Amino acid sequence: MAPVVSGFSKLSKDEKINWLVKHHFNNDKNTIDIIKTYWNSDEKLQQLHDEFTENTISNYYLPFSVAPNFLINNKRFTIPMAIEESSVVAAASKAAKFWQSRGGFNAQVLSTTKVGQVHFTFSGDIEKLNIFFKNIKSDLISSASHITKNMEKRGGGIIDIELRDKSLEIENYYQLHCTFSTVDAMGANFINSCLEQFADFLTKAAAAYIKFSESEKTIEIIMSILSNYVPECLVRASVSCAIDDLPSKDNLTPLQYAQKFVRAVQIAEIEPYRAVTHNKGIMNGIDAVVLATGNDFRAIEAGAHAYASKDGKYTSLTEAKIENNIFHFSIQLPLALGTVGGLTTLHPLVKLALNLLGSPDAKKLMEITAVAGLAQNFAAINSLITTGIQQGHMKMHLMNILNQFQATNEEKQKLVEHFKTNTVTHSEVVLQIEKLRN
Ligand SMILES: CC(C)(COP(=O)([O-])OP(=O)([O-])OC[C@H]1O[C@@H](n2cnc3c(N)ncnc32)[C@H](O)[C@@H]1OP(=O)([O-])[O-])[C@@H](O)C(=O)NCCC(=O)NCCSC(=O)C[C@@](C)(O)CC(=O)[O-]
Ligand SMILES: NC(=O)C1=CN([C@@H]2O[C@H](COP(=O)(O)OP(=O)(O)OC[C@H]3O[C@@H](n4cnc5c(N)ncnc54)[C@H](O)[C@@H]3O)[C@@H](O)[C@H]2O)C=CC1
Repeated sequence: MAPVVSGFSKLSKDEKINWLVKHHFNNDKNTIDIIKTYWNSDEKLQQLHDEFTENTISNYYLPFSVAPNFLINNKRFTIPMAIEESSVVAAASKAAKFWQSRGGFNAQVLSTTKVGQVHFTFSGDIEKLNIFFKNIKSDLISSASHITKNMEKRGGGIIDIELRDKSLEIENYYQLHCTFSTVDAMGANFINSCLEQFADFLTKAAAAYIKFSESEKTIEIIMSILSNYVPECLVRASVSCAIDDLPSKDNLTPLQYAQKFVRAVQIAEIEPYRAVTHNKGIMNGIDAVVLATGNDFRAIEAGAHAYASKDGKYTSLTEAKIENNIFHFSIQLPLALGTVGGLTTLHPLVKLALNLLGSPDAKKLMEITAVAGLAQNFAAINSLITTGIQQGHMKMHLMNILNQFQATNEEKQKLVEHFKTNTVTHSEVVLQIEKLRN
């Protein structure tokens, strides 16, 4: 067991690596080589990456891929995707290609409101607290004017602050429920700065409010933090086409295909076990764009899954229906994305990704990202209701299995050729490698 270490954060990068290798890898030189192999030879670039987080010892690569042929609101995009899982990029590309000849994707942002809350306790007369809040509300808002000044010039800022009584759920618990527009920033730091200012103002104003008793004057701030649940920061994307323009595959007529597709989505609507996997497939596309564009995928994941359960039961983020011989497929979800702030202007590949998308504003990025999620879900369901998921997925995963067995280029070539007409399973690939080698 490694010893407790104090002051680890203060060590240099080399000292941290030496500590790690001494206490966890028995001074294995190969471990140091692996860590250093991933360093960038450009020292300035490496330093930039080192400084993104703390205790950085190396870089962790993810493939940076692109999916072409996305027609979104009549404009063509090649979408950057950073993801480790095989077949996701291929699936997105396949769906993009399919829909680009059927009118493409429509997408629109429905709302962009972000939320933050000051959680506090107050013990005393609720009516007095309400009157106090009404009296101080405009000063509370203007107390943050030094923080909001520039955001207001961009068209954003504080939208509103409400006092919410939660004392039936937790004794003496109240909130300042605050809404914001953060324009092209995800806004976490902006919102948190405003909230901490509100908390400070609230405490001081309460202490000075002459109508409060001594105990009422001591409001206790529990915490001030933005919410990643943003059901009013919504985007919708959709596709539609005549039933006859759908594939006729695996003995399915286009109508049967559409009906089976709609049924698959309905199952995800009513069955949480299926809905979670269905939405995981959607997030394959969304997370990949979120990561490539330097956004916070944890925030997006948390918000999307909370939205999927907003009516009390976890359900599908997409909907499918047939109406008047037209097949409709759509997604609606919250996406609090930024095209400024965070890593967006720091990471060279993120900058490249945003340039590739034509330097979108946050709303445009919300539309593109929602489309990637819809495309991904379309491709997955298309496979699930026809060939099954394994055929296409394992075709893409083949290279990973071959690499696990350190296949040479020649072996890879032979086996890729072999599996063009044979089903890929892990055991079958192993068998074929063994056959080649014996
Ligand atoms: C994998 C495919 C696309 C193969 O599909 P296919 O029909 O065998 O592909 P194809 O070789 O006929 O090529 C058609 C197009 O697909 C794309 N494509 C095809 N191959 C590549 C490639 N190597 N690199 C880049 N793009 C590729 C590309 O757009 C290509 O057009 P082209 O470029 O030739 O003009 C298909 O089977 C598919 O869409 N499968 C779904 C895969 C999927 O959803 N993967 C996610 C991982 S599984 C999971 O995590 C979630 C899940 C599935 O459980 C969610 C759920 O349950 O809902
Ligand atoms: N719970 C959460 O999700 C939390 C997330 N974070 C992190 O915060 C970061 C995002 O915070 P941000 O405040 O967005 O980034 P940020 O702190 O880099 O600020 C972005 C700033 O850019 C400026 N700006 C310039 N042009 C703008 C425009 N057109 N529109 C809007 N602002 C513009 C504004 O001053 C804005 O405040 C992410 O890295 C995220 O991971 C931090 C705390 C909590």
